[in-house]
Amino acid sequence: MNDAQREGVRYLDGPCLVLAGAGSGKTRVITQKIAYLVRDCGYHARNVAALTFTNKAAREMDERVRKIASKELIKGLTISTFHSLGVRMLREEARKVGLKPQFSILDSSDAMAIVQDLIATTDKGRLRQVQSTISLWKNSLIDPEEAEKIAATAAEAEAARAYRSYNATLKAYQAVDFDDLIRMPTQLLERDAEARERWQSRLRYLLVDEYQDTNACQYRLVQLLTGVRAMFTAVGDDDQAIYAWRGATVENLAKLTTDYPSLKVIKLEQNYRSVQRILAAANRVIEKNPKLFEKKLWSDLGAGDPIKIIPMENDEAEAESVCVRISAARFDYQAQWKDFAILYRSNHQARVIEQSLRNMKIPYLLSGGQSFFDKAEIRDVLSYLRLIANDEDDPAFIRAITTPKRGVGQATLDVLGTYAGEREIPLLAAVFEEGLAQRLAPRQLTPLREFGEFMHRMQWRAGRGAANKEPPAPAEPAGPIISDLLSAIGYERFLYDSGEERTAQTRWQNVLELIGWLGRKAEEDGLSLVDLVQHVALVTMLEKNEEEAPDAVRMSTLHASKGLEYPHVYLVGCEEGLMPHLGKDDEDGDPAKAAESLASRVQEERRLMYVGITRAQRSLNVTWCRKRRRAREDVAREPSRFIEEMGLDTDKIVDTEPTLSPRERMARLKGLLKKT
Ligand SMILES: Nc1ncnc2c1ncn2[C@@H]1O[C@H](COP(=O)(O)OP(=O)(O)OP(=O)(O)O)[C@@H](O)[C@H]1O
Ligand SMILES: [Mg+2]
Repeated sequence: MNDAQREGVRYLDGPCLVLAGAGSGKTRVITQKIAYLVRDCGYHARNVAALTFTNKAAREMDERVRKIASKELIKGLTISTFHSLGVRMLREEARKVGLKPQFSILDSSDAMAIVQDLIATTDKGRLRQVQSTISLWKNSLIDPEEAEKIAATAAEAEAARAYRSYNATLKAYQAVDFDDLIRMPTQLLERDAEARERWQSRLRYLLVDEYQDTNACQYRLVQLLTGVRAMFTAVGDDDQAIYAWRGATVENLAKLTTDYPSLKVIKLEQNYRSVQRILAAANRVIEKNPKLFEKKLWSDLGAGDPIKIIPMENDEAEAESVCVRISAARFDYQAQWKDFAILYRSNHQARVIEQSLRNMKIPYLLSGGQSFFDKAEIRDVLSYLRLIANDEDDPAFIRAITTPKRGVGQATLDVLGTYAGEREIPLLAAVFEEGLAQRLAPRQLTPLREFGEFMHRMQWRAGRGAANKEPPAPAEPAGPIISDLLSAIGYERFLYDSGEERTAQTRWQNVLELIGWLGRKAEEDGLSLVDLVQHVALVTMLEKNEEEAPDAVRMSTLHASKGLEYPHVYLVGCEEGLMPHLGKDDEDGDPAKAAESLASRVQEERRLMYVGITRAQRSLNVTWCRKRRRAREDVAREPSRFIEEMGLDTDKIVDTEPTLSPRERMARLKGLLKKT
């Protein structure tokens, strides 16, 4: 460690902020400081917590700490995301915030389904808008009453009304959404001195990575957790703030200096990650943004290879070219697959690249994208299976009973949710209660009961007995139950009714793939449907954890790559409209406001570009396409303004190599395969 880093690690006289550019060893200060606290300063690991933003970053930090501190020393240490700390706090404090300890957590698509029922529209864009407005309010600790007061436009007024019912609905379902995981503990600590003191004495030292991306709520939570003692270290880089769209605010860095007059600010200037050419390009790009804090960065890792700027004909050529180049570079640099990363702005860019990687049999690992188990159709089908296995899975009940629609409206679900909440029973059980029947009209009750009976029949076939029925017969094999279930609910027809034919086809294929996989699994391992569901939950979890680190090319969105580093980086799709991706202009008509919002969006995209460039250690390749397919048309594209901003006068290599013909490509590939 250099002197500045050491100072950051050793400083314990009060709050400390390490403010420095990419790759300067900020995260390293955190991991070293954890070791220092538990090894040299007598802190109990259970009194120390380090917070980051993604599971991946948390895991990475955990690995780094394990390398420098012994197992016994770090027993009980908390290294987690803000969200998982929130879950832990809520589980322990559930009763104080009016929840059962086994409350469920809705992910954003479950939450979207609720919003959809509250707002009478099929306009997906509008629904997303409402959902994100509610989310921004939650993250700024604005409650529905206040939101109604401050709503300035008709759209915001609509969102504010939806916000109130949305919260009521969640409460009725004994469920929370992602934002609640941080908002509710924060509000609890705010009003409950006993809980506040308990948590403060439990977490005696707090470390926060990527501080520039905290939102108002997270800022407040850290403040409440650390109290007047203010024993914390935050590290961050205002130039890497890329979550403004989710309510994060860089001002939190400046706010720290005013909220804590005794704040110790430490700056780091040496970059240990990237060769000079890469660092210089990154610095030149970020210079174009207004500065919040003065920062310098230098590297003594040598000039390194020239950065390559590679124009391509279209996105397919781009994908192929990147794959061919990676194969060649793997040989040239004597590198492994896992030393390469392909980074892109939007998830939809991944598909073509995945196709090429598969064609060329290059192993790859996709992160930050939508996994198979997150696809809507898979989640639909799994919601039925989850409910077969577990009566109490209320979010699964809600998803299943509303997909496909079977004439159960929001009003009915509200009554059901409230009734089940009062009686403290699961929704599925509530359906059959006389007390519920008295609150509903027969036309509301009938579809509920039909659904309940249908689910009970399925449970019965799966070997589960219902309370009021005879003991279950032996379980039928899972395969036929699932097929019968899908035809009974008309799921294939539902897919074709709700989307265009091609998408429906792909989605139905995905469902068939799932059934096939489940069927094989059931047969091979002799699993019942109930076992299977648990198995799937485990697989889903494992997939989300990506525990193993196989030798494979990394594919990631720029956002998900934050904090990570790779020897060789391919930054693809660097075109105007994609990178920067500027979205639609504001529609409120005020030109001055529109210009201001455009400027701030460009700045946020520039920071994202800076994040992308600074992931690279040894080599950087930037590609853009002259044409890109959108919907069914080829659209002409211009190179990203950021390419010019990188200012690559001397090392600018405009690669003129034409797209290879298939025959040339095969010849070249064969040559490469021979070499490796
Ligand atoms: N003093 C040091 N000596 C040698 N290597 C170092 C030193 N400090 C950090 N490094 C290495 O430099 C790289 C970047 O460090 P780190 O990830 O901590 O930077 P960071 O400031 O957190 O970057 P980012 O802003 O991208 O999150 C890592 O590989 C780390 O191991
Ligand atoms: Mg870091």
